[in-house]
Amino acid sequence: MLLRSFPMTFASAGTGLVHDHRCPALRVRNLSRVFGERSVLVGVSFSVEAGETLAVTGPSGSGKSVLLKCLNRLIEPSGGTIEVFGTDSMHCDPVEIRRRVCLVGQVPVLFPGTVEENLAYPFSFQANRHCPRPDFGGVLEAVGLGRTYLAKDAQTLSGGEAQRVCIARALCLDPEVLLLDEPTSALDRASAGVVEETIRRLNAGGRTIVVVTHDLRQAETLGRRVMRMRDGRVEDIV
Ligand SMILES: Nc1ncnc2c1ncn2[C@@H]1O[C@H](COP(=O)(O)OP(=O)(O)OP(=O)(O)O)[C@@H](O)[C@H]1O
Repeated sequence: MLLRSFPMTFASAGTGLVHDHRCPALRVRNLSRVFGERSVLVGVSFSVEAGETLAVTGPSGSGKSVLLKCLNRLIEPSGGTIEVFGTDSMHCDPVEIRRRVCLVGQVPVLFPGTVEENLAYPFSFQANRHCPRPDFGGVLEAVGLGRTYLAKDAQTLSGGEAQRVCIARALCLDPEVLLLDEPTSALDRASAGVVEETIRRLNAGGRTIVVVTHDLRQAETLGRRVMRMRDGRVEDIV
């Protein structure tokens, strides 16, 4: 199983991102995002401890996906701060933040080719060329798929298998935080159960996870804490 390691501190060469294990994995303070006249996130504050799974739930349009995208800077916040293991993410290269805080979307997107080629894809980017390539078979095992999947045609996988390969592809960059946006919403019940089990395994292995879900049962079973959002604000965290 792929385990996260927690060194005291390390700095990624030239990126400004320092990892201080004494700090929460994520510390979000007073985050806001405005689109035009519309405030979509308002004063959002919360922390996620290293190794924790935080589930985020709330009605459609309450800002869950925008929040995840702000966390890895696919969307730039309008205000507030986001710290990743003690470093202000605004002071870092967004590309590096996206590698450290990796987002997996709700619809599995795999490219034509084998599973192994899909896992290798992130390393084709200039920004990731310096990153060590993991044992891809080992990463597949971490998401409950065997090494035999490496040679499979990615287009022939079931929805649940495809979503687990997408999670594996994110894990290949060994992110400090894994963001999952409704990872089972496009899946049938059986496949959803397998993906849920994968998320539990990753969390048991020490991975820090933020998972957005509409499903309150799923939120309560996956998250040590559940954060409920409404109208762009944090309603409560229990
Ligand atoms: N790029 C954008 N430009 C303008 N408005 C946006 C943009 N992205 C999201 N929004 C708006 O922000 C609000 C929150 O969207 P978001 O996708 O975060 O909701 P959500 O809680 O994830 O909803 P759902 O559960 O339906 O996925 C919505 O009203 C949406 O229309």
